[in-house]
Amino acid sequence: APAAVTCPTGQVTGNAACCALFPIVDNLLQAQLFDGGECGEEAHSALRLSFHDAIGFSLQGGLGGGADGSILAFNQTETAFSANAGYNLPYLDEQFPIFLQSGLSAGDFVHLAAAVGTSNCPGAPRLKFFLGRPPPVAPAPDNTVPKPEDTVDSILARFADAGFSPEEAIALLSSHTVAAADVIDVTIPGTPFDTTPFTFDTQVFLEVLLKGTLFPGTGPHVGEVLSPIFGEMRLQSDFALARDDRTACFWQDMVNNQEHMMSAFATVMAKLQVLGQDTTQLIDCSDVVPVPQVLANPNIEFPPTFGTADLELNCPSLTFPSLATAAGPAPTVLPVPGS
Ligand code: HEM
Ligand SMILES: [Ca+2]
Repeated sequence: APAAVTCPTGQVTGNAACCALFPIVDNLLQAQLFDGGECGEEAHSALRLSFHDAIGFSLQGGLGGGADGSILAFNQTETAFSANAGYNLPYLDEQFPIFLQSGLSAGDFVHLAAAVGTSNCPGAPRLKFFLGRPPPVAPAPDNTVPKPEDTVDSILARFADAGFSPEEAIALLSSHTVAAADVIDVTIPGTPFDTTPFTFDTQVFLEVLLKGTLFPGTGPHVGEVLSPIFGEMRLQSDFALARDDRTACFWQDMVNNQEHMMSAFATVMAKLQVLGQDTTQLIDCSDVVPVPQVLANPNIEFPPTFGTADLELNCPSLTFPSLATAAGPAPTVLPVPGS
């Protein structure tokens, strides 16, 4: 490995080629795009965008270039796809001028922004970043991104076609711990998927296993199923994957297992973020990614009023962890403020 170098900005990195990234991380991403380093709407969107960009790839060929930034460079085309609803306007409009200022290729920008945005969420693993993706050649075709109304068969088939096992698909869905929906029910934008949308904890894996009883807005809408908690959105896809014979144990194994979730998510994101790229041509600049805050207490609890009786489990081979119930009245989750 090359010796560590001290950059003109004072930061230390393993490769001088990475020095140019520190001002981009500090001044463009953290200060501007992420409002001073928040795990807010823009950080969530940056993470989601890395998925929608990379998944436009097939092991069989014939689809897009994977983690190449095509979703940003050709945003007029790709954001017209229905699965990409929810960012076309606010987030890409915000990211695009910052991307142009950065001087990075679209792929490097999308995947650096995802790694840095995720680092703002306490409890997240520190994601890797590799520099040097060439500019994208063409937009990805439509229908590469799974939709919440898709069947488990179709979702797992799409992940497999892109090179991901069912276990890796569930690891990727850890991302829904820092997530909210704007377009599933447009009457309630920013409706989170768990009670802690600013914390990268395992709460989402627990809450999706609770019996659903209500719709947070005017539901049911396409891709939406009953939620257990006021102000919380449940995707049909998360619901089904948490209960399907092929994935229920991978899902349940994440509950109250912060270390396992962090390492599984970091590993699968490292794969996702270079999908379709020639990694021999990329430089490891992971040391430019900020170190996320560690959770002081990674143990989760049932939300107030919930307990074991509310669980819908389908993994007989795993013992469900023993969890306390948080004190207080039945919760209402507040929306994530928009950009
Ligand atoms: C089965 C696969 C998946 C489906 C069906 C799915 C579906 C969705 C939907 C419908 C939304 C809300 C959109 C809206 O109404 O605004 C969403 C949000 C989100 N998704 Fe996924 N998703 C999947 C996998 C992933 C993966 C693999 C990642 C990242 C690794 C990811 C990251 C996110 C994030 C961070 C958000 C929140 C965005 C925000 O709050 O602005 N998702 N997802
Ligand atoms: Ca959370």
